[in-house]
Parts: sequence; C-alpha cells; structure tokens
Amino acid sequence: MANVLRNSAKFGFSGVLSQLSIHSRHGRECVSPCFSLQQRNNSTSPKIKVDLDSSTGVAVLRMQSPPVNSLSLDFLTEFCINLEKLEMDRSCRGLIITSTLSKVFSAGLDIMEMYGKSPERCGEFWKAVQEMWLKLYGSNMATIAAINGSSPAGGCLMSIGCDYRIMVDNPRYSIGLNETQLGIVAPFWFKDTLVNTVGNRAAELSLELGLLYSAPDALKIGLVDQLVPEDQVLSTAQDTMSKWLAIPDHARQIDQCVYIIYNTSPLPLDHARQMDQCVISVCIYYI
Ligand SMILES: CCCCCC/C=C/CC(=O)SCCNC(=O)CCNC(=O)[C@H](O)C(C)(C)COP(=O)(O)OP(=O)(O)OC[C@H]1O[C@@H](n2cnc3c(N)ncnc32)[C@H](O)[C@@H]1OP(=O)(O)O
Repeated sequence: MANVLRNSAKFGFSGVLSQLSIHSRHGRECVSPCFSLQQRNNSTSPKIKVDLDSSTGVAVLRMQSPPVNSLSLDFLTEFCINLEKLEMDRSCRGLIITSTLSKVFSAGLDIMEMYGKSPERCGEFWKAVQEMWLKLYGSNMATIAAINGSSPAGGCLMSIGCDYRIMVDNPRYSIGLNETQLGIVAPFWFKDTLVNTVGNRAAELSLELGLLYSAPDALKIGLVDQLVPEDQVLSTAQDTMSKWLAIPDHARQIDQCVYIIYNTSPLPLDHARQMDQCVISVCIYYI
C-alpha cells in the first residue's frame, strides 16, 4: 500500500486501482515461494521482537527498547525493516503492535535525536520518521495497536497509524499529541492523521493545547476504540484481528486507499516529503 500511495502521485486514482489489481487473492503482493519461505522466520532484533503465527496469518510486533521505547534512528530503522519483511510475506495478513515494557507503549521520538545533531543527521532521522509512518499507515496488513502503557507524541502517531486501537483501561496511562506543551509543533501529517481519527474540532483543541488524554478520556473522544483490562489487551487484539481478517483483504485495502487519498495531505508525494524534511531539519537544528 505504501507503494500504491507513492505511485498515486504518478498514476492518479485509476492507476492506484490498477496497481491494486495485481495483488494476489488476499490482496497481498505476490512474491516467489522461495523468498516467502525465507521471510517466514520469526525475527528478534535488539529493540523489536516479531512473532508470526502462520496458521492465523497474524504477527505480533513487540517493542522492547527500555526504558521507554523511544523512537531513535536505530529503533525506526529496525521497525521499518521488520514491517517490510512482514509486508513481503504472503502468509502475514494482520499485525498487532504492542510493548514489552510495563507502563509505556512508546514515549515518541527520541529527544536525544533532536538535540545538537548535524543537519545531515537530523535529515536522516526525520526521513526515518516519515518512512515509519508511510509504511505503517499505508500497510496492506490489517494493523492493531495494543496500547499497554502511555503513548505520547510519536507514540500516539504510531497508534493512530494503525487501523484500530485497543488501550489498557488505566487512567494513569496517557495518549495524545502533546508537542505544543514541549514548545514544538506537530507536522501537518500528524495533524491529518489525528483529524481522521477524532474529527476536526477535537483535533484542533488537542493539538493547540498539546493535550494528553487518560485512557478513559481517549475513549470518549475516539482517540482509541476500546478499553480492556491489562491482562486482556493482547487476547482482545487477537480476537478483534480475526474480525478484520474475515473481510477480504482487497476490499479493506481499496476502502482504506480511497479514504487515504481523500482525507490526507500529500506526504507520499516526493515534493511534500522534501518540504516537510526541510522545515523539520531546520527547526531541529535551531532547538
Ligand atoms: C522542532 C521541530 C521538531 C518537530 C518534531 C515534532 C514531533 C515530535 C514528536 C515527538 O514524539 S517528541 C517526543 C515527545 N515525547 C514526550 O513528550 C514523552 C516524554 N516522556 C514521558 O512523558 C515519560 O517518560 C513517559 C513516556 C510517560 C514514561 O514515564 P516514566 O515515569 O515511566 O519514565 P521517566 O522517568 O519519565 O523516563 C525514563 C527515562 O526515559 C527517558 N525518556 C523519556 N522520554 C524520552 C524520549 N521521548 N526520548 C528519549 N528519552 C526519553 C527519561 O529521560 C528517563 O531517562 P533517565 O536517564 O532514566 O533519566
């Protein structure tokens, strides 16, 4: 889907649909059986652990980078590599993202990556942030965030980049795009994704005041879809995933594609991406 999004710039909407038509029965891109077999291995990298259950077609990606799963360049690179592998694996149709840490899903972007770094390094970092979002939001897989802890800023972006959000019912866990509280501004594509999730007015209030919502409040504004007790977050995500996978992949994917095309600003277009990159690199450099 990420490729489809990128190519939408080149081919227009009919091109997007014709791209979708080359997908396989489940709507996933065809790959050679040999490659598919190579990809089927479960993988463990230092910051991320992925377990794919070939019988259900559901992968669970666990973020395991203490203390707070902050999104450093290394973390984002690993995340994208793992996502790409799953995307290429025909047997994988659904992805659940969760954390192994107690109390924290992800603390968002690693603040150390935004302090005193060269413009080149900032550019590389921001490209990785964009890439993470494009790969996740544009994924062919059904994606569910099992949010088992706080998820501010970039952690919230990662959650709203998924198709569905289940959060632990604990008022001490918070989620939201709190950038303005830190004196920084969420980029336009953070805003778009939030608007798509909670609507215009709630997004406006949320962004301008940099609000962090407790789990119950997040449910009230629609920032998350469901609250569950701590020990049920993964099982609920698995049950919910089976409902999503009961829908033919091509129908869900085309629906999502139409939604994305009509509801988001064009980050997938190269020039928009470069402009975003430029603005952020300069901002970070002068922090
Ligand atoms: C200028 C242009 C730039 C535009 C960019 C716009 C986009 C920004 C998106 C972002 O994601 S910015 C990052 C925003 N993140 C936050 O505001 C989260 C801050 N952290 C927290 O709120 C809490 O840490 C927590 C996640 C709720 C967890 O709380 P807990 O009490 O469990 O842990 P702490 O004691 O607070 O932290 C432990 C440890 O982790 C370090 N840390 C926390 N957050 C980050 C982070 N984002 N990056 C790097 N490191 C982080 C914290 O400093 C502690 O380290 P220590 O060495 O143990 O002191």
